[in-house]
This record gives sequence, structure tokens and C-alpha cells, in this order.
Amino acid sequence: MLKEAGYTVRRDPKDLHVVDQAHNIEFFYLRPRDIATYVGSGSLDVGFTGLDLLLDSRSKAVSVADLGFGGSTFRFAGPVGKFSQLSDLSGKRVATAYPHLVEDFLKNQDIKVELVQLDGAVEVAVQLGVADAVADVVSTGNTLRQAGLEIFGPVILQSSAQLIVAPGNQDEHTQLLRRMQGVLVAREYVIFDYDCPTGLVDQASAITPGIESPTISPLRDADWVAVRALVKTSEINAKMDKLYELGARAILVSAIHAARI
Ligand SMILES: Nc1ncnc2c1ncn2[C@@H]1O[C@H](COP(=O)(O)OP(=O)(O)OP(=O)(O)O)[C@@H](O)[C@H]1O
Ligand SMILES: O=P(O)(O)OC[C@H]1O[C@H](OP(=O)(O)OP(=O)(O)O)[C@H](O)[C@@H]1O
Ligand SMILES: [Mg+2]
Repeated sequence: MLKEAGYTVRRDPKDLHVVDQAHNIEFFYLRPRDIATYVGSGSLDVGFTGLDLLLDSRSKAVSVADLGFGGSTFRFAGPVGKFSQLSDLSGKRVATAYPHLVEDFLKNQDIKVELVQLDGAVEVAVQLGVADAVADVVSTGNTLRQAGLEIFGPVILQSSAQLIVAPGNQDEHTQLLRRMQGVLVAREYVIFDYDCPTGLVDQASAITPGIESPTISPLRDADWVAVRALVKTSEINAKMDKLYELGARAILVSAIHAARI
């Protein structure tokens, strides 16, 4: 995303530090767990990290934008059929690599457990006998299934990538944030161009209203107009079907390289 946003990024995945002279920015590539700590202490101005890691770090860094990618949920899981609700965890051993996140959540729910702090691969902790249940990042759920575990209890957290800043540093990130949002919009939308019978423009505009309003341009044949509008990537096929059924033709869909809406 940084590359798409026009910044200099590392070429070698082993590089830990890159200077982008054109933008007067230094980029540091850190372990996911350490990013919020650096930003919270003020040694770095801004950072990209997961909400789960930000909360677990208990750092003073604050999120200024949800970047809408890197989504996961944070859940409790135990052997199939063994736990059904949160209160079943009382007094049990719970393995996690996010002890503060789990501790804060359980404190709120007034449940006491014995936390077993691990560094990763926590799903195997139950099989190896060091814990009765786990609290971990779940995306597809494949890792849990393979370990013979199932989720139970409430969602601890919905996490996704955030742009975080040092406290009191809110002004440092405006250009970075705007550019990242531009990349997100470029990924989220496509451009629709199509020919529409002049009498059907209102109906076609209702299908592709665009952001403010679709662009309608005259064609040489007065019975037709050209329509251009932004459409959500997730709606491409449904909108093409509707437009074609309505009578629109020559429907072209193009990717957006960059955008600022
Ligand atoms: N399978 C996944 N799907 C989506 N997001 C994930 C997944 N696994 C981890 N994450 C997210 O990625 C961020 C960093 O976690 P990650 O597990 O990559 O760190 P790590 O374990 O320290 O690094 P690594 O896995 O590279 O050793 C967290 O915010 C987490 O929510
Ligand atoms: O629900 P899933 O799609 O299976 O994804 C979730 C798994 O992905 C991450 O593990 P990672 O590979 O980062 O290993 P780690 O546990 O050592 O961090 C996370 O910690 C879960 O174990
Ligand atoms: Mg991991």
C-alpha cells in the first residue's frame, strides 16, 4: 500500500530501515508486537499495526484510522464440546500471546482464569497439556480446527490494521493518511463506462449513482448517451447484470490507479 501511495519501500525483505528522501520520511520495519510500543513512547511518529496488538501493548499510541484490511477476530477456543459459555472458563488455564487484551476483557466480565502466556502457535497448548483453552487470533478458523478446537463465548475483539500515532502527534500523519485512504478507495471502487439509451438515463443513474452523480455525455447518435460512474468492486457483476437487462450496452469496467474522493 505504501508503494502504491508513492513512498519508497524496502527492496530486500531483510532491510529494517529505509529513507524516503523525496518525502522526508524514514520507514522502520519492526516486529508486529513492537510497533505500538515505539509509537506510544514517541520514538516513532506514526505506525501501522493491528488493533489487537495496539490494545495488548497498553501503549499510549492512539488509532487515527481503520485501514480496512488485515481483519481478524480474537476468540476463546477449547476442545470440541468442552466449553459452551464464558463462565465455563472460571478457574481454568487459558493460553494466549495477547495476555493484556485477554486480562482486560475478562476483568470487565468478572471472570478469573489462570493465564498462560505463550509467544505463538498457542493452538497446540491444549494438546500439549499446558492449558485448558486458548484465546487467539482467528481468521478462517483452519488452525483451530486442525488442533481439534472450537470457538465459544463472546467475540473478544474485531481487529484490523490501524494507522496509529504518538499522543499529541495528530498533525504528523495527514498526508500519509490521505494517501493510504486513496489507495483503499482505488481498491474499493472501479470505473463503469457504458452506453445507455437516452430515455433510460434516469433508471441507469439509479443503478450507478456514483459518489456525487454520474457523468452523462452526449453521443453522436442522439438516441444514446455515455455514462461514467464509480462502482464498488464488490458490486461489479450485479450492476453489470442490471444495466444490461435495462438496455445498456458496451459496459466497460476499469481499475483505478489512485483516487481521492
Ligand atoms: N491469519 C490471520 N488473518 C488475519 N490477520 C491476522 C492473522 N494472523 C495474524 N493476524 C494479524 O496480524 C497482526 C500481527 O500478527 P502476526 O501473527 O502476524 O504477528 P507475529 O505472530 O508476531 O508475527 P509472525 O506470525 O510473522 O511470526 C495482528 O494484528 C493479527 O490480528
Ligand atoms: O484462523 P486462521 O485462518 O487459521 O488464522 C489464525 C492463525 O493465524 C495466526 O497464526 P500465525 O501463522 O501468525 O502463527 P503464530 O500463532 O505463531 O503467530 C494466528 O495466530 C492464528 O494461529
Ligand atoms: Mg502470527
